[in-house]
Amino acid sequence: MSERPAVLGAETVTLAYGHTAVVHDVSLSVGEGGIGLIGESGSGKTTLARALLGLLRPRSGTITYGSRDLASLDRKERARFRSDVQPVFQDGSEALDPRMTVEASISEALTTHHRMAKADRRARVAELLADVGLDSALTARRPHQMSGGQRQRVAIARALAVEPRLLVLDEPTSALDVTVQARILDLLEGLAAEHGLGYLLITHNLGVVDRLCRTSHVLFAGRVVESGPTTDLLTRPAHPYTLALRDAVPRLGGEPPRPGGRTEAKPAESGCPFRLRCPFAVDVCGEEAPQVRDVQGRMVACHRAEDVLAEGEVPHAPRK
Ligand SMILES: Nc1ncnc2c1ncn2[C@@H]1O[C@H](COP(=O)(O)OP(=O)(O)OP(=O)(O)O)[C@@H](O)[C@H]1O
Repeated sequence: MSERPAVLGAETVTLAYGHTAVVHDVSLSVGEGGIGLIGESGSGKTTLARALLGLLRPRSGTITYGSRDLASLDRKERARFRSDVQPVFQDGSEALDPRMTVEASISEALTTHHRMAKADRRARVAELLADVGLDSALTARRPHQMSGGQRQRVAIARALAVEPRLLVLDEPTSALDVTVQARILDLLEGLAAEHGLGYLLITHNLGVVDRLCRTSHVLFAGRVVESGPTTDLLTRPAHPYTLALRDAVPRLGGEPPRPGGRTEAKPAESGCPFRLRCPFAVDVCGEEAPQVRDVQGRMVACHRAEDVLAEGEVPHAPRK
């Protein structure tokens, strides 16, 4: 496996549970800095994250790490991949064994990946806790004896213990209250810069990626409908779903939005999947699935991308 750059990629990946495909033909790559993946609940974000972590095999397409297909790594390379690419999930408790103290939990990561001597481990645990802004007095606590924010900090310290190169952050703050969310995001931003980490930040909140990711992908019903510089997606969306997401940006801590017209409507099975919720939908949207194309610096799958761009701040009530 090559040393640099550490690039994790999905190439035209389709993912399924049984016979049901839930992610379709997705391509993206995560290297230096932050990449955002945005979409509402059920759009396939976690499924894609699991595939990128090597926990779910694509039905078709390839997950790559460096120049290698993840599926072709031998045992040693796989072990290396597992320490290079670390997940941080929504609720820190998922990463932490409820029976283990903070010290034991972080030490375990250190032993598994670095075979560190006991005395060195103690010192390293204290360093890692300081890195994530936690007092070393917490080392004897178990997960249920801490707040959600503290648990998430411990989970981040545990992920950092193995000196990863990339993080997959799946809604890392959505289980936390507002002020704690902001602090954890600041922490992640600082740590990523300090350690030169690349990361994929998965969220339903466009406001969150705006702070941490230069480039973002918008997922709807398992398909990337728009990709480009995050600032462009926010200031001039080219897909009606991005526009609706932008206008529904929840405050930190808010409920995940289901923006875009009749939000109860399921993705359409023919033509454009978003058309039943789309205020821009016209006949062609029911007849042909839009292909991804380059429109003014972003990739977008919408027959009416130029109109969406031109109209800018269009209200998203259906026009018909
Ligand atoms: N283990 C599973 N077996 C079958 N279907 C699943 C499984 N996990 C998820 N799904 C389905 O796959 C689709 C995508 O789910 P996924 O959890 O990836 O979405 P998500 O965007 O991460 O949503 P959320 O933000 O609510 O976590 C959903 O329709 C979901 O019901």
